Amino acid sequence: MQIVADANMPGLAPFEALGQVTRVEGRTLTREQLGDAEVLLVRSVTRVDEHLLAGSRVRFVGSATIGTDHVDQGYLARQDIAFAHAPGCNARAVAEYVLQALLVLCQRQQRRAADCRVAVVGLGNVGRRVADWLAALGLSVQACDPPLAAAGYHGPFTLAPLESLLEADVITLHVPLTREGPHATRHLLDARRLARLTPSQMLINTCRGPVVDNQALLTQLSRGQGPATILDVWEDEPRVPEALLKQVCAGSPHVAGYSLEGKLAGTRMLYEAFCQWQQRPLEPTADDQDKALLNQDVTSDAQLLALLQQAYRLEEDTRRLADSLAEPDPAGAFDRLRKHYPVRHELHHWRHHGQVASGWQAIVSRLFAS
Ligand SMILES: NC(=O)c1ccc[n+]([C@@H]2O[C@H](COP(=O)([O-])OP(=O)(O)OC[C@H]3O[C@@H](n4cnc5c(N)ncnc54)[C@H](O)[C@@H]3O)[C@@H](O)[C@H]2O)c1
Ligand SMILES: O=C(O)[C@H](O)[C@H](O)COP(=O)(O)O
Repeated sequence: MQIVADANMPGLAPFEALGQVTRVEGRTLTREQLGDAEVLLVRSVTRVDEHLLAGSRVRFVGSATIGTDHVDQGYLARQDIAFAHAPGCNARAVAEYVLQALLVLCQRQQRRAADCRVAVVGLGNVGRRVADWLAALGLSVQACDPPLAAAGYHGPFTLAPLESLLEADVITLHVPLTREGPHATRHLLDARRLARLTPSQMLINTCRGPVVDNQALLTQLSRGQGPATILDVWEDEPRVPEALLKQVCAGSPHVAGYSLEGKLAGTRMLYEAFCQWQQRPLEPTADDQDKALLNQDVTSDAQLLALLQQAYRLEEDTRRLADSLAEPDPAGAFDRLRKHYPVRHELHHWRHHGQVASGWQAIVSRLFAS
């Protein structure tokens, strides 16, 4: 069996046992490169549609990502091509990123995180975890998720319309990118809604760039009127506007979910879906190894931030992204940053050691839970 896979995808060994795996650059993948492949494994940078697949022999497409906006699922269904993705695979990595982003913003504004009201927009795999963690840290959490509300939500968070949440101290976005339908999310934060936000508020976007009107955000921030902002995703990736990067408190090259655990889980979920589709038995995963200790007392927000930064430093991604904009081909540099991303572990890779004060026990136990 011929399998074509994105080069930026670890954990392909089980697929290598099934057939010949050819690694390709996902963003520039062409129909010709597919050759006679029957299985295509992608990440979010590959547009999977009729243009790529027409006339190919591909029967199974897997995307090792949470988001699916790069895949024309209607076309796949019409062609009877099986599709799988990886819901929730890197939700924990994104939640760790959001927690760090929030603590960085609070530090700048000299506020206690627990005094903030947060609006979680999109209460799916990522948003639920973010909401749960921030509530554990003592923040007052409200959420906005009209599709969930329509389906009948009975969870622990109060759901409210977005308009009524725009006064929250922190707004964190966790919706899929959708361009049509009653709950379309493209420019969910448009110029009108952004104009209601003030510098005392904080905005974190880790979902998809076009969910925020980047030009309107830049206009707001350039006038000194916008919220303190951290962006992991950009409207026109792999291009990042230098002017916008200069205005935000931190910015990264779409790597909020880039933990090793998250990436491996994504590939594993595709392998499991493929085996189910082929009605094959699964190869078991490797056993867990002993966990090393991570030493850090947590008796303040600053120490919680220090704990998170032992695993990952957002400021380093911001610096690397800023440096990449000075390169002759910044868009290529954006992709290279992602392809050669340093190994980053989620906190539960370690065991925690240190004193934890009562206000931080609930969040620390969640961060290290298996
Ligand atoms: N930056 C990264 O590395 C990274 C990593 C993982 C996921 N993501 C992005 O984050 C998105 C969310 O991830 P998830 O795992 O929580 O997805 P999910 O599908 O589990 O949940 C998305 C939630 O958003 C809700 N929603 C849809 N339209 C909405 C609207 N107009 N307003 C409010 N809520 C709405 C849905 O009902 C759903 O509950 C993904 O679609 C992906 O694009 C980015
Ligand atoms: O939707 C997701 O899971 C993430 O946005 C995605 O994983 C980002 O990484 P990429 O697929 O572009 O490598």
